[in-house]
Amino acid sequence: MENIIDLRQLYKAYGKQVVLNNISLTVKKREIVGLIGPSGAGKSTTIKTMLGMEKVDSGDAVVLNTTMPARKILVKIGYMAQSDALYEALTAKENLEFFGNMKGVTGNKLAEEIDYTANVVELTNDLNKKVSNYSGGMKRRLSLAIALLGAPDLLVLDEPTVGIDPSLRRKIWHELALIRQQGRSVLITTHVMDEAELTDRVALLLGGKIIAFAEPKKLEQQYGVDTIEEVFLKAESEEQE
Ligand SMILES: Nc1ncnc2c1ncn2[C@@H]1O[C@H](COP(=O)(O)OP(=O)(O)OP(=O)(O)O)[C@@H](O)[C@H]1O
Repeated sequence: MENIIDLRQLYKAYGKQVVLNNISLTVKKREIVGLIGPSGAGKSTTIKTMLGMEKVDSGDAVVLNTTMPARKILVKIGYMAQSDALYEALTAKENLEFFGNMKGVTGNKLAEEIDYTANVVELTNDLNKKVSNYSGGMKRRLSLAIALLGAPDLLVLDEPTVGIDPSLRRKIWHELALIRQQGRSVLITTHVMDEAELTDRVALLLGGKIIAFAEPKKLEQQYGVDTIEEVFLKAESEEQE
């Protein structure tokens, strides 16, 4: 099957600290891949390298058949960063219009998409508020709505569900499943281990290394446990032996 993301042996160090230790990872068409690991494991750095925002010392990141960095590919990716890049002085709706236009979505199509994505993240009734009056969680939700605009073939979401209530988190995962059904792909990072169970394949990242990468159920079988959290703990202790 076609690789939408193909990371090959990414290696990066800051001084003596190796942050990416030969990371290889693929995301195929119609697939949700999770990247999980503790704080500082290298999740954001992997994503930023993949998007051409950070340089690696060696290795290649190929996204949508193009070696990164490549600016022209970025418009085809729905990226949600860990920190929100929003215009605080504008309303949520104005933010959505601005970023929608940047992705080439205009007119009625844009209005429709704003309705749809605002509904997914439950911001329909707050669209006309200024972002400076939004809570942290609302900003996360708005950032996610922006990433969804333009129905990109690839979504790259860095901790999209932080600060989001369980019921809305479910709704968001439901939306991701729909996106997969449409033949699109998602790479998502999370701290939340039970979200990992909802992915097609999950990569466990520890200290800049992928210590396991497979279907969640397969990993659980392989390690003889019932949850990804337990897989992680076992893989982590094996790694330290
Ligand atoms: N510009 C930088 N200079 C030096 N070290 C850095 C820099 N950026 C990241 N690091 C280090 O690289 C490591 C990986 O960071 P990264 O942000 O990728 O982790 P993460 O898995 O995304 O963590 P979190 O879940 O907390 O966001 C950390 O130890 C961090 O301190």
